[in-house]
Amino acid sequence: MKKYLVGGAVRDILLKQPVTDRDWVVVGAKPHDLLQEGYVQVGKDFPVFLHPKTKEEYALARTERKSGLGYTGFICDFNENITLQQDLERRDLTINAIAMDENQQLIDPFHGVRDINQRILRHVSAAFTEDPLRVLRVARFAARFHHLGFTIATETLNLMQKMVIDGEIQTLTPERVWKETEKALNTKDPQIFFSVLREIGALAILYPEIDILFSIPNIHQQNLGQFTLSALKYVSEMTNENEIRFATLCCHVETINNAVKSEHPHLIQLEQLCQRCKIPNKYQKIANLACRYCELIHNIGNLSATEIVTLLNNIDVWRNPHHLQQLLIVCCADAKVINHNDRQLYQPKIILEKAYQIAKSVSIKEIIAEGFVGKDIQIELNRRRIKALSN
Ligand SMILES: Nc1ccn([C@@H]2O[C@H](COP(=O)(O)OP(=O)(O)OP(=O)(O)O)[C@@H](O)[C@H]2O)c(=O)n1
Repeated sequence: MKKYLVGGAVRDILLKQPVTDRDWVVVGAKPHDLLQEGYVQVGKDFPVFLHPKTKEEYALARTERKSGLGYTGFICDFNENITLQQDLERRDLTINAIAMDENQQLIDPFHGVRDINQRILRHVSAAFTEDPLRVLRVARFAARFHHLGFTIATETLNLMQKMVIDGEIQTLTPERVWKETEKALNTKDPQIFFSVLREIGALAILYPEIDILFSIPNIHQQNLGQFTLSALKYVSEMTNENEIRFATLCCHVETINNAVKSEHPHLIQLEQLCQRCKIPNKYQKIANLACRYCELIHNIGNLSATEIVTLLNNIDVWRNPHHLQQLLIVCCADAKVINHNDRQLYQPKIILEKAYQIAKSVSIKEIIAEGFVGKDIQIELNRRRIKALSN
């Protein structure tokens, strides 16, 4: 039996990036051999074992063959004659298909080291198409390693495009799509993930509400889609919080409904996107606020004291002060695109933060002490906040 370090760990060592988890492949062994060494079996579809001490994952070398459309139908073979090369061949990208033995020697039959040096994301073999999730994985790696200079090989991009045309992408569950999206949002350049998806036609299928933005003209950039991706780039330089990044991505999805917008627009596009993709609530909250109030905040200078208090109430800043900060980061990123990233301060942030402090200083205790009860407390609180802001 031989054990090799494989996948992301080897890639990240070669890229001098932090290694998060270490996956191992075991060649020339049966499940029984690992159980005897004290490993604990965890995999259901194929045998994966946890090391008794490190708890790192050890998988028997295997081949996979697809047996139907989509991700589900896979036939795995993990008999002890499967070679390391066969195991590496079933993997997605050459940079993820390098193995390292116990003497730190690299086994690299698909030239992953060359592709690491040339900064290329290239698929290993035609078997790439057997797993549609790989389309999203490659887009995510393009985002994650963009700052290192990585691009996707033309032949891989063509294959990804073909998988989209063949309808493979529709077979992915919303949960898997969102998991990859969430990871992509967390990279240094999440805008690259979405621009790759757009380039291969996958954005129109997975996130049509975002895709349509590319056909809406915009005065600040050629279209609203490009505007949104620029804002996403800026916001990622400003915060690591995924919720804020997602809100920036969604900030303009309601633009198409602008004509019918009232003070409380029904966020049709956003709701549709969030429901279909099963987006967690914590993401929806700030995205909702961004869709509703970003434009209003840009124009805060023209609002009356009453309108500002209503805005603060609608943001629910009294119970969730961090919502205001999160929303202001989205607005700042948006304004950066409008101002072509020049370094001027975003005035609405200063105005709104000051207004919040003034309104907050109105004492609710005093109102209660003066005998106001029930609904009248809120009415009086609003009146005093408006008065304080009018001064
Ligand atoms: N759809 C997939 C998922 C995984 N892999 C292979 O399994 C390895 C481990 O997968 P995973 O842990 O999901 O990703 P990593 O490449 O380790 O990257 P990360 O740092 O994001 O965990 C990958 O390197 C790749 O060789 C694959 O070929 N196809």
